[in-house]
Amino acid sequence: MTVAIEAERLVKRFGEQTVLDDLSFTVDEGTVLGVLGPNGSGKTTAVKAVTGLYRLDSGQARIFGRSVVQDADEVKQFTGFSGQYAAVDEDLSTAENLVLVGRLYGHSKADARRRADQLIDAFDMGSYARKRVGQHSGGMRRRVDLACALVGDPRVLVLDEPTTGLDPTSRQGLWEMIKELVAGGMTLLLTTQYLEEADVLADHVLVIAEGRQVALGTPDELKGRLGGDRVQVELASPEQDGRAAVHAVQALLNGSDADVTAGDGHLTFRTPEAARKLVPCVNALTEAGVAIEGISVQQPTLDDVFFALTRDSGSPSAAGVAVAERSE
Ligand SMILES: Nc1ncnc2c1ncn2[C@@H]1O[C@H](COP(=O)(O)OP(=O)(O)OP(=O)(O)O)[C@@H](O)[C@H]1O
Repeated sequence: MTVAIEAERLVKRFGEQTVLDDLSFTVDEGTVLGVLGPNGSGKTTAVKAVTGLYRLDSGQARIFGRSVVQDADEVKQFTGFSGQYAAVDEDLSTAENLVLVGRLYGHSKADARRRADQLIDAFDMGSYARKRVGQHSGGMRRRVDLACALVGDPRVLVLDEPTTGLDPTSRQGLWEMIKELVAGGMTLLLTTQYLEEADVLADHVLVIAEGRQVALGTPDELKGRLGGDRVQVELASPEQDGRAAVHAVQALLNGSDADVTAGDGHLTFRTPEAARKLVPCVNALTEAGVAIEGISVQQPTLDDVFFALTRDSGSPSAAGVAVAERSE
């Protein structure tokens, strides 16, 4: 498989602060890498460095084998970038913004107009084509911004928090557009605060903290490392039964190291193949004289993974999850 984006040992400092600390990753052509991390962990800096928008202190980034610094002009021809804040001109209409970007790419007026019309159609923005972007909603502005990033018909798209601030419907709409682009062969690197977004869109997820890699894997691989599904038992009399319930479940799970906790009227624990253990669990609790109100099983989410990995950000090993090597 062809490597589309290659970030090799990126180091970026702002003054005394090291924001990217030997960060490396690759994105294969036609795949999606989602970058997750707490606020200030270096996500935006990483994607800007990879598109050549920031000069690095050391390390290098290449897109389709071309250096984003030495071959910047060439790289711009096949890379689209959409930043966190919609970079469209509010005083221009949707169509005018798109034509302007086309002209910046060196397209003739006629070609720029043709491309603008294509994108307006593809993004279903016909009724907004002649309206000033300043009058658009946040969601529509994001669409225009994404369309602007596609004017040059890029093979690689880099999106920094593409749906931040959008309502769930607009977010879904944008996800559908992004999925279509990826289905068409686009390579995508995106940062996001929404873990569901990474789950829906990304083939691989890179979790960073303090500019360093904490984990890398498919969403399922990362979830799989949490140690199974989360079982929550609602206790009928929590004050009375909490301790007995914890002991009963620990005995059932065959080990005092099982992370069984009781509180707020609930008993929770994580275990592989949880569904199979529900009946034995109810029996063990009943035998221990613990009355229960209900029981539920939740599969791990990327949110769970994120909290586990970044609980002690900057000290990945303390999070108890090994750094994954991506399997090709
Ligand atoms: N131009 C700059 N000058 C100085 N410091 C900067 C600059 N840009 C970013 N930083 C600092 O670098 C760190 C990482 O910032 P960055 O925007 O990359 O993080 P992020 O993970 O994208 O955060 P968020 O999730 O809040 O968008 C932060 O501490 C930030 O203050």
